[in-house]
Amino acid sequence: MNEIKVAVLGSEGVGKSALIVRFLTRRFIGEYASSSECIYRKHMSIDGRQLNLELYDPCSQPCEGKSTLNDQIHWADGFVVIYDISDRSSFLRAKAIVHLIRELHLGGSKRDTDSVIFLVGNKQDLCHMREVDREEGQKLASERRCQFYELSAAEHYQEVLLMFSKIVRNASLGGRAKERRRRPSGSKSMAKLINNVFGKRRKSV
Ligand SMILES: Nc1nc2c(ncn2[C@@H]2O[C@H](COP(=O)(O)OP(=O)(O)OP(=O)(O)O)[C@@H](O)[C@H]2O)c(=O)[nH]1
Repeated sequence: MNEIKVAVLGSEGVGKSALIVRFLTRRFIGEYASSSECIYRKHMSIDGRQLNLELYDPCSQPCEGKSTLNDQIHWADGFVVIYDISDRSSFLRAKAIVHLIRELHLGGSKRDTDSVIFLVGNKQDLCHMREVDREEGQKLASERRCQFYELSAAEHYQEVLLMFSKIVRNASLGGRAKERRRRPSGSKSMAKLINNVFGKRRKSV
C-alpha cells in the first residue's frame, strides 16, 4: 500500500491545525491545544487506490526534539504552505518556505515538484482585514510553479477536502522514492486529536 507524506507548513497561527482538523473531522475547532509537533494518519481511497496518508503538523513553539524545516522538507512527498490573508508577514514566510522547498528539491524532477507544492491563503472569511490580495497569492504561486488556493478553515469544508485530496493524489502519482533524512517525531491518532481541542489561545476570529 502506498504511503504518502504531506507536511503542512507556515507561520505560527495561520491555521495549520485548523485546516488539518477540518479535513480529518469535518469540523472547525477554533481552539486547538498542541505543544508538540505531530503526525496524523488517515487511510484513504483515491481513484480506487488504497493510500496511507501521514500529515505532519509542526509545532511553532520551541519543543523537545523539534525537527528543523529542512528535516520536514526532506521527509515529505507533498507540501501545503499556508499563510493568513490578514497577516502580511505570514505571506512573506510562506514565500521563503516555498523558496526553500524549491532549493532542497532541485535534484528532483521539475514536473514532480510542481504538482506537490500547494500555496494556501487561509482565513478568507477575514477579507475585511485582508493584507494580502488574492492576486499576490496567485502571482507568487505562478512564479514558483505552485498550485494556489484561497479558503477558510472556519467556513469551508468542501474546499479543504478538495485541496487535501488533490495534493494526496498528486503526491501519489509522483511516486518518488525519496531518501528520507530525520523523520519528524510524534504521531497522533484521531482520539488524541480530539483530546487536543481545548486550551489553545485564541488569536483571531
Ligand atoms: N477567522 C478565522 N480564524 C481561523 C481560521 N483558521 C484558523 N483560525 C484561527 O486562527 C488561530 C490559529 O489557528 P491554528 O490552527 O492553531 O494555527 P496554527 O498554524 O496551527 O498555529 P501554531 O500551531 O501555533 O503554529 C485560532 O484561533 C483559529 O481559531 C479561519 O479560516 N478563519
